[in-house]
Amino acid sequence: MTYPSYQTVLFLEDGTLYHGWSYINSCLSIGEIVFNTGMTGYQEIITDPSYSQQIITFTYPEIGNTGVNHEDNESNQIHVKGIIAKNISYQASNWRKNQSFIEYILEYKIPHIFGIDTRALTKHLRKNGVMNGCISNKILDINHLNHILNQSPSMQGRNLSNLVTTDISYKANMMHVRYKTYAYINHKKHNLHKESINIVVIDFGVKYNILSRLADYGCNINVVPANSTYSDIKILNPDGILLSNGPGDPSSMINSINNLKILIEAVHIPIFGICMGHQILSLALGGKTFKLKFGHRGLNHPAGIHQKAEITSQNHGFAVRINSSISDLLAITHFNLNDCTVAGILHKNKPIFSVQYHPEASPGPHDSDYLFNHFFHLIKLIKYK
Ligand SMILES: NC(=O)CC[C@H](N)C(=O)O
Repeated sequence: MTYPSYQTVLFLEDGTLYHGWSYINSCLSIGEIVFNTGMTGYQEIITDPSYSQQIITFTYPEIGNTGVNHEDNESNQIHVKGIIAKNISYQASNWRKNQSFIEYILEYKIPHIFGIDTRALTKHLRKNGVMNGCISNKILDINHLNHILNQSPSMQGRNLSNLVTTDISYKANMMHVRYKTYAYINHKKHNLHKESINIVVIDFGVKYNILSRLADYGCNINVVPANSTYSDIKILNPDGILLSNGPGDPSSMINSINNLKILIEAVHIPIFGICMGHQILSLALGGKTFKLKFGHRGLNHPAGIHQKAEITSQNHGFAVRINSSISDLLAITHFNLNDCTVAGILHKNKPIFSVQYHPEASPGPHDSDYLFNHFFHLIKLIKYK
């Protein structure tokens, strides 16, 4: 099967221009150009709400070769603003595939450009920092694109969770929780308790696989909007609270941070933060966040402390800076071993902990899955004490 392709440009905010092709015509898409170094996981990446308003450069030279299936989406829609690839495979070869990646791109009209030297582009972003850019074959005039980019907002200061969080609270069910036909994850079903355990997930842009991992522990899961207050959460009678991943700048989420401050004071149950959840938690406890030069996005980031490391899946552009004034309250449990930024924290007096990376993996390694076990262990200790 062959598809017509159209000459397309990738134009960056700093004036850098790349030429490539696209299978869709009349396209103009603007976003923050970031890179992901994973060799796999493109389906999960493009449906992960944390990538909202970003255009993803895949450094692995060919994507699409395992097609797309019905089980690996991380939400019910495409969240990326575009895809940059060296090559997009025509052929999809995998027993789980339902369609080829090109068919999927055409069906959902996902902006993309291929034929790009993605490793050179990645070096450019590493050297100069991530920046806004656009994929276009609708407008090819560079001055015009420059004008459009000058007016596009930067990621810093943007509250994007408000765009992707749930409008109303809901109970996670089969639609959100994936029971995979392919048992490559050797996750056991954990029947921890006779009585059921209630988990409230504060949804800053939650990935389905976080809900799946919680569901494997046999708990009731209530997902609530990002700006839920203490009283919204209290009526759900939680035994534990999970703060989810999500897009945008954590420091812009003033309401969520203030609500969390009140919640932390009021409840004495375990709280577990993942990625954006980790950042919001740190801000609520008095920490600060800052924008990384080019972020951490990939499947093999080492994180650890005291000569113990785990290989982690990561996707974030901001990170936590623990200021000395709160070091009495928080302990650092993990560092990113590539650049020594904070990758995990633990509250010294309360059952509260969080990580900057993705213990739910998907895509990625399962080294960090023990954190879910730890969360439920704390819940059991407190609930049945
Ligand atoms: N995956 C996430 O939760 C990302 C958190 C935040 N948006 C960041 O880029 O740092």
